Amino acid sequence: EDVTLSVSSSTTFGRDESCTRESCSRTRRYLLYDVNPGEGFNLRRDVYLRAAIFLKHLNDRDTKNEWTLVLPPWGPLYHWQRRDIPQEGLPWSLFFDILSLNSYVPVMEFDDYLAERKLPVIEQIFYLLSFDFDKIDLQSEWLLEEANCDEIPAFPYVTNPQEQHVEGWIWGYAGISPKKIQCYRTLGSADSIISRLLALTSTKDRAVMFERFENVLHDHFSGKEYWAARKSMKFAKNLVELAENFRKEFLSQMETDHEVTYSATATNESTGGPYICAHLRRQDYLRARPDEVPSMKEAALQLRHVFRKQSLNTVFVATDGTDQEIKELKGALGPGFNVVTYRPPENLLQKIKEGGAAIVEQITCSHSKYFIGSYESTFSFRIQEERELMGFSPDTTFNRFCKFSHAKCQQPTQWRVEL
Ligand SMILES: C[C@@H]1O[C@H](OP(=O)(O)OP(=O)(O)OC[C@H]2O[C@@H](n3cnc4c(=O)[nH]c(N)nc43)[C@H](O)[C@@H]2O)[C@@H](O)[C@H](O)[C@@H]1O
Repeated sequence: EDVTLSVSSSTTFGRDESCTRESCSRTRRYLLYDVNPGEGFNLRRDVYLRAAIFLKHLNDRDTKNEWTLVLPPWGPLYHWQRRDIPQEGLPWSLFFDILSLNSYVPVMEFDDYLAERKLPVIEQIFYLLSFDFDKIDLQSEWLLEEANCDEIPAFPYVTNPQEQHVEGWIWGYAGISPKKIQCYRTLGSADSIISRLLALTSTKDRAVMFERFENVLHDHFSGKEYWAARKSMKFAKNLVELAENFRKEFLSQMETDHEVTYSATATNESTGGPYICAHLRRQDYLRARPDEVPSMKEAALQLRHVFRKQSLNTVFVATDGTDQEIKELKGALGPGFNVVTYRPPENLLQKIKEGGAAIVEQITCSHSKYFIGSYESTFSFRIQEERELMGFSPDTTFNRFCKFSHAKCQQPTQWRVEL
């Protein structure tokens, strides 16, 4: 196996074929990560940004190594409930524009990583845990403490002492044997925690994986760096096209909607298509946020108010709710209002998967004249970010549904774009 970066890989984008004198002498290393299995797609997108921003700065200052971020295959995810659609070990290219991700930081798919390494190997895994907040000084900027993996309830890895490797689920791939695993309790940003753990490795540990990366915080949340990384997280072109055709066919775009471009600066001038988008998060949210999720009747009342204010009568509903819930919403809104949902034909759904269909809904919401989302849902947050990047006025973006029985109903924080 080549230890130095003498030949650049054909599977990694954004890298010159001939390396510079400096990068030739740097060891090619790989940073892998994963997230708590129960977490949803849009929370995972946020964790990606934490890893990408960290890795970019790591490459800027690490003179010995050149790091590539290996993208964790998607699925199975708790929220993708169609068992008849293969939704395990999916590549990022199904959902995102890989070239665009690579314009910010070097990334590669896990399959490409395996092809490049030739051996199915990960030299070191760090399993990250949070601290028990009652037992620590929360004023500390960062905290790191080694933990005994054997004492972690339901720990998903087993070390096989004879074979000297670790056994566990690696995105459903067979035959991958990590060599070593260590557990750490952490509190702090990616830079303060991951840099310190990487310092414990040697350049022979070419691939270092961080399990439960959601336990480290952002180095730069909502600053210039955050938005630069966020901007590179473009959706796959075919999904953008599907959403465009859907809007043309069912939501009659206005002329001004064509001005909406992803690269626009924050001008507050985008107007969007002539419809409201409502993100109504249901299912596990009804249990997880019982004081914040409105009934369909309550949602309808709030929508009627928005219709009046915006002089509109069409709502696109993005939801993980049931057909029965949509029916209830329509009934509660009464005649005179159009309720549009995105339900792709079966053969298309098999191709783009539930994740792709949800993205088409998100894109449709980012192009609406007015958006109203669900309390603290990362699905809604990602739409709000997209609208910020597209230059919508914040009043049309940072809105949420309320539950009337709950007295306190604060509107979302306005995380404004900084470019
Ligand atoms: C209760 C918590 O909620 C957190 O979810 P939250 O931030 O809303 O958002 P996500 O992390 O994206 O997870 C919710 C998932 O539910 C589906 N989903 C939600 N809303 C819609 C929608 O409008 N249309 C479609 N097609 N699908 C939707 C979709 O698979 C999405 O990724 C989770 O990350 C946590 O794991 C936990 O479940």
